[in-house]
Amino acid sequence: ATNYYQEFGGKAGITALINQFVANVAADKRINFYFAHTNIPALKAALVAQVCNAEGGPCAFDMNMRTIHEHMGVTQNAFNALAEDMIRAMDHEQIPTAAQNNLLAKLAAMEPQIVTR
Ligand code: HEM
Repeated sequence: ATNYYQEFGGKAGITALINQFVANVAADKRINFYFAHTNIPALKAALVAQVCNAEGGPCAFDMNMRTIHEHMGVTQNAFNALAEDMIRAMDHEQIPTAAQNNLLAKLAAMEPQIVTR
């Protein structure tokens, strides 16, 4: 199977991607209010582990997306905005298209656990 973990640049590449992604979200007035009280270093560490795990890297990840997000009132529009911010981050980091599509499909599959209204 294609090793998308390597196409993301391994742990260092995923860390750079998540830094760019969180910067995009922080600058995105459509959704940044959701993160006003969030511990950003903890969020980044969790997202690096999640993407590393999802793309076949040597990282443990077992957080429950429904439990984490169920009280946030995340809308479909907010979910779509966040996905756009990830696409922009992947373009910025020049992640190959097939690898981008693989991660986007995995994020899209989580939508029913995250969008609650
Ligand atoms: C597939 C898409 C998403 C994934 C993979 C994801 C992943 C995560 C993860 C792993 C955490 C835990 C971070 C931690 O424990 O520190 C988290 C927390 C959080 N997520 Fe998401 N998330 C997604 C979509 C969204 C959306 C669309 C929003 C709102 C626009 C959102 C808002 C938040 C907030 C505010 C927190 C922080 C909770 C806190 O401060 O305790 N997430 N997310």
